[in-house]
Parts: sequence; structure tokens; C-alpha cells
Amino acid sequence: MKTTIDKFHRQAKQEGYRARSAFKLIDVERDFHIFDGVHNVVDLCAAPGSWSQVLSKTIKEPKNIVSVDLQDIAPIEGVKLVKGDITKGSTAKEVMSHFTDGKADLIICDGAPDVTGIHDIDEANQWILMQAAFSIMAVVLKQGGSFVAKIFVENEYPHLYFQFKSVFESVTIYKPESSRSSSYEHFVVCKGFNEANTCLLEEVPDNLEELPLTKRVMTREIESVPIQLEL
Ligand SMILES: C[S@@+](CC[C@H](N)C(=O)[O-])C[C@H]1O[C@@H](n2cnc3c(N)ncnc32)[C@H](O)[C@@H]1O
Repeated sequence: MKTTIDKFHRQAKQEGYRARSAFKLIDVERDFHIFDGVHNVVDLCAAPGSWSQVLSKTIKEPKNIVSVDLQDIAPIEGVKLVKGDITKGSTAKEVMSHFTDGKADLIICDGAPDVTGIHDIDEANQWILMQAAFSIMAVVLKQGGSFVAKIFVENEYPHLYFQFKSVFESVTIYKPESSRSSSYEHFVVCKGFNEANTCLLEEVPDNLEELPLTKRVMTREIESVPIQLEL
């Protein structure tokens, strides 16, 4: 396992990426072709910026890449930087202000909250972050678009699959080769967004945390929904 960690870390340095996470997005692209025909992208929770570096190198002109994080991100060629909290509706509105002629083709989110060390709290915080990304996706993604988000809460995968499958043609829960096998992290890779039934930007409250969590609305029957795991 150490060899694998070293390999991606070393490769990131050699190729000028700010973090080894770059290879997780490269793995997703290799296996799902999420960049095909894509020009407008939102990278949520983007600092220090290795996913945005991959986008900057790979997405073809004319491109519009908007990257958001609570923390500052050092400039990346061709990338617009937004400093903001993705749990705030005002951030969704600011992201949209960068798309003057339409919406995004692709939204990606590698969000990870500050770790408290208390497992249940850490899981709940990651879930809230992923749900915030889903809310932004629902107003910013265009019909037919794709969405990729990091997930941690294994017990919630069936709920999550049901939630995403209601608005996407295909949903896969995926473990990239470059993701440490010791980490619980997976990525939900969704393609073919159907924007019918999603809300309008004007309906988004400034604080998304005021909305009830989808997790609490789900019932146990939903746990029988089959999920596609690619481990
Ligand atoms: C694993 S890092 C992302 C790495 C990035 N994909 C890359 O390749 O460089 C997780 C990021 O989530 C950000 N984050 C956590 N909570 C956030 C929030 N509420 N709004 C925006 N960003 C958040 C953190 O600041 C951190 O930079």
C-alpha cells in the first residue's frame, strides 16, 4: 500500500499538481468520460486546487471554470476563483453569476469538513457538505449534465443512490484506483441530469442549512434499492 501512496504523491510532484487528489479526478475521467463535450465546470471545495489544475489542462476552449472554497486558492490559468461556503445559497448565486450564457455542464465536489476526531460528527458533517453540493447542483447544472461528489457515509449509500437516481440517468458509487484503500471515501458519479422537478435559483434561501436534511426524510424501505458498487 505504501508503494501506491508514494507513487501518486511522487507523480503529483513531477507533474506539478498541488495534491495527489488530482489523480482521483483523472481516474474518474478515464472510467466515465465526464469531460466529453464539456466547457462549463464548477469545482466545489477546490483548495488547494489540484482538480482545478486538471480541469485547466484538459477542458477545451471556450471554457468557463469556476472553483469555490472556504480557503484561498492560488491562481490557476483560466480558472475563476470564488471564496465561499457551499452551505450558503448566496454561494450558488455567486457561482451562477459567472455563467452569463447558461449553466454548468459538469459539477464536481471533493468536499471534506474539518475533522473533529469524533466519528459520528465527522460523518454527519461530510453528509451535510455533500447535500449542500447536491443543492447547488440542482440549480446550477444544465439538462443532461454530470455531477461527481466525494462521499463517506457508507450506511447512507442506498439513500444516496435513491436520491441521485431520481434526477440522473446513471449513478455509480466508485472507488478510484488512486484513492487510499484505507480511506472510506468513495465518489458518486452521476450522468444525464434531468432538471425537471428541481427548483429555480430565486427559490434558494441564503442559508441552505435552514432546509430540512433529505437524509431525515428517507424511509427504511429505500434501503432495498440495489446499488452499483465498483470497488
Ligand atoms: C480534500 S480538500 C479538496 C482538494 C481539492 N479537490 C484538490 O484537488 O486540491 C477539501 C476542501 O473542502 C473545503 N471545504 C470544507 N467545507 C467547505 C464549505 N462549507 N464550503 C467550501 N469549501 C469547503 C476545505 O476548505 C478543503 O479545501
